[in-house]
Amino acid sequence: MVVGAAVLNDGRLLAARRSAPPDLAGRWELPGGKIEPGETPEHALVRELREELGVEAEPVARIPGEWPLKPPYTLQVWTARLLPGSGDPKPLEDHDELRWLTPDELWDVDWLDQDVPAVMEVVRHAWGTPTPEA
Ligand SMILES: Nc1nc2c([nH]c(=O)n2[C@H]2C[C@H](O)[C@@H](COP(=O)(O)OP(=O)(O)OP(=O)(O)O)O2)c(=O)[nH]1
Repeated sequence: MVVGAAVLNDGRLLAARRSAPPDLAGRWELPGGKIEPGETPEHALVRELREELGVEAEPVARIPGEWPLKPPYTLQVWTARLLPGSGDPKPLEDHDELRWLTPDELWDVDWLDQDVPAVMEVVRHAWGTPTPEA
């Protein structure tokens, strides 16, 4: 299982552009990663955000649903927020660019195909607005 974090701050969603592997590089995703044996999804989310972005964050709520990735993986998504005192996210590993997207900008980035339905659910649950173009 892969956990994706919909990090929300000030009405914006954090998107990250992958730098590897080649077939995914240049596409945008929710930061996160594979859950390790013995780990809860929430713990994996906190660990991955610390490793990949250098931030201290906490999970807020699970977005209902599960999206198929390359077998055997599936993607589950939690909303998350930065803790007080956390630094700003930086693309430390796996990513070469980050963007905080307003609802208007959400579809300006080239999300991984498999992330599009997940991002649509994030929008529905976190912002409660329809997604015009998806
Ligand atoms: N983190 C993340 N991975 C995604 C998303 N969508 C998607 O297809 N993936 C894929 C990319 C990778 O093949 C896999 C997650 O692996 P990863 O490389 O981010 O995780 P990791 O740090 O635990 O990986 P590893 O290097 O330890 O194998 O899921 C997404 O929104 N977020």
